[in-house]
Amino acid sequence: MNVLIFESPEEATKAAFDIVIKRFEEGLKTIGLATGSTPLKLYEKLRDTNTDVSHVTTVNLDEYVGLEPTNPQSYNYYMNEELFKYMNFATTNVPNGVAEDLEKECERYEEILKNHPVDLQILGMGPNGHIGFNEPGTSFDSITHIAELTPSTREANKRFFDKEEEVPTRAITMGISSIMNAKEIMMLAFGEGKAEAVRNMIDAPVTVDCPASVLQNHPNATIILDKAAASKLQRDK
Ligand SMILES: O=P(O)(O)OC[C@H]1O[C@](O)(CO)[C@@H](O)[C@@H]1O
Repeated sequence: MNVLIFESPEEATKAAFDIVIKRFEEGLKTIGLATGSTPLKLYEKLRDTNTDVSHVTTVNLDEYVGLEPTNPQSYNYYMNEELFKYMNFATTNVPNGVAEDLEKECERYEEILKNHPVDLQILGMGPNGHIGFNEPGTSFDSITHIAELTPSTREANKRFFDKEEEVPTRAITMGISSIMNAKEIMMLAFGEGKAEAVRNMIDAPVTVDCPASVLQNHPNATIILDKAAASKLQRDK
């Protein structure tokens, strides 16, 4: 694991941006994308570049079950508004959370991943160490599946909804094994609220209790942190 620590989320985002642009220039074919608040500034910088990505396919990590792509809280909507409508990607893929047959949708998505191996996967993490919507306890062998969201994740994500009851209870998510198939992984975590999970990801044994700790087993993972997220790491003391 390559751990990079920056003074601020802005500096950390700049470092992440530089890596993504470099990979685009090197001819990356497929990029894995995350949602949530963490990569927002990265997407803002990317969409301002006019970079030609007509050779690039995107695959997103996850989508809430039950939210139409037109629902502003859906990750389909988020991706369209934050990135896709500004950039000329060849193809964009986000799971369909309103598919009639959700199991078939998971199989369809896993097939897309098979046909488009991810060159660079951007990841964020939940305060409980989840990646995608793979909550603590999820098998490291998991592929795309329907995940039940934990009360703590629904609590953490309720800030995006009007009422807590509106936060979906399930999501379609790439599994941990699907995520680990990426040739390169870039994890971003900012703020004190992530510090505990960051410590468990980097300085503790690999365990399903902290899904992000699996990144210790990845041959090419870079963790990009601001000082606050890194504040509980051994090396920072
Ligand atoms: O960046 P945030 O808003 O803290 O979200 C954390 C993570 O949780 C998720 O929303 C769940 O998939 C991820 O997409 C995201 O990386």
